[in-house]
Amino acid sequence: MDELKSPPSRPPSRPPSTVTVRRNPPRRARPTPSQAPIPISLPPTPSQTIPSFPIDDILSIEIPENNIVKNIENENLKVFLRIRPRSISQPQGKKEGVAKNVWPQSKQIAKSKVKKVSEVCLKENDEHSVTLCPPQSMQDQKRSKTEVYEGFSYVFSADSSQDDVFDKMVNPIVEDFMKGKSGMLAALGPSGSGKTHTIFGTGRQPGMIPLALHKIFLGTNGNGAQSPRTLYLSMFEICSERGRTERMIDLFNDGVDICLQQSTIKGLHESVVCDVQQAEALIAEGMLKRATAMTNSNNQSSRSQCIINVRCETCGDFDASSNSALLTIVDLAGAEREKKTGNHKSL
Ligand SMILES: Nc1ncnc2c1ncn2[C@@H]1O[C@H](COP(=O)(O)OP(=O)(O)OP(=O)(O)O)[C@@H](O)[C@H]1O
Repeated sequence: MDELKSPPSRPPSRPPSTVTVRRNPPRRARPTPSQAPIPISLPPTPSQTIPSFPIDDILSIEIPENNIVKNIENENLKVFLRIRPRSISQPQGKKEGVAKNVWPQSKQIAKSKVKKVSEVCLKENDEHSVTLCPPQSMQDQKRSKTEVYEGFSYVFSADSSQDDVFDKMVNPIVEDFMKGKSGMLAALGPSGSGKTHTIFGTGRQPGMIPLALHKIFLGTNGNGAQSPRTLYLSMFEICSERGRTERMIDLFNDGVDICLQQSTIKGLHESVVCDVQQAEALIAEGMLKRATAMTNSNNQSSRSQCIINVRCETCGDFDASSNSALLTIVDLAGAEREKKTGNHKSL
């Protein structure tokens, strides 16, 4: 350490022997990229030129794009964005579904509702970022500004199919689950943004749950080399109603109340499932109980999270730490849950 101490006679303008590039995080010192050795021992005489700070060298360091992509692949928590199509084709005889507006409404905006303009406000920049532009009617308002959101693990465009979303987002989780690694998928977003559509889907466009179940059962039965596995299914709902305490309801056990004790759900019923059809039938039944629970609560200002767990138990080929893995899928739905029962035609 003594060697690094500056002698008292050293002029204050002397360049440092290392350059610290501050990033947040990580923070670490990098050696200066300059090839020319920086004199350390001799103080500069008036005839010597003091080497300039190598700011251009530092700024010209290119971080290979592969590194960025690699980091995204290795992230434990991934955030995907799916853009909902603007116009949604409905079965014959039905009007196009109008999603509830979640933005705060001033009188001026409310007026603009009279003349409906179909405008795209969310634009995809690339696979990892989007630009959100305020609609024209809001553009002269002070607080409206165009913003870029970046850093998504992947952005699914409005024309992406359920299969595209499954392949990129859910398939890796299911594959890990089949190897014994637990995983979770949670759908978040404003009301009407397509969470339930993505998670459950329709008869023609099955969602992440039916697609995951197919993959899991194909993996379980299709490969004779695997050791025997038992799959368990459970399903519950967390209801939050304004002015009331949160309730947890077991959707496989006649909607009885369950509770959380030290991060374990007490009393949750698990059913052994042997094939996709059985699993889908159980979930469809659970969805009906969810709808009934909602109607009984008779409170339109409530929210509900539906949680589906698939647990896989094996006799040996998972890693040594555990012989059980859990796949959790969460759909955080809005108030009008009873209207949703028609959505789950695939189940
Ligand atoms: N990618 C999509 N392709 C086709 N239809 C879609 C898509 N996303 C959403 N929809 C349709 O948009 C409507 C609203 O979607 P959905 O019910 O899934 O929203 P949500 O986010 O679950 O809403 P809430 O929070 O109120 O439960 C539905 O009619 C659904 O079928």
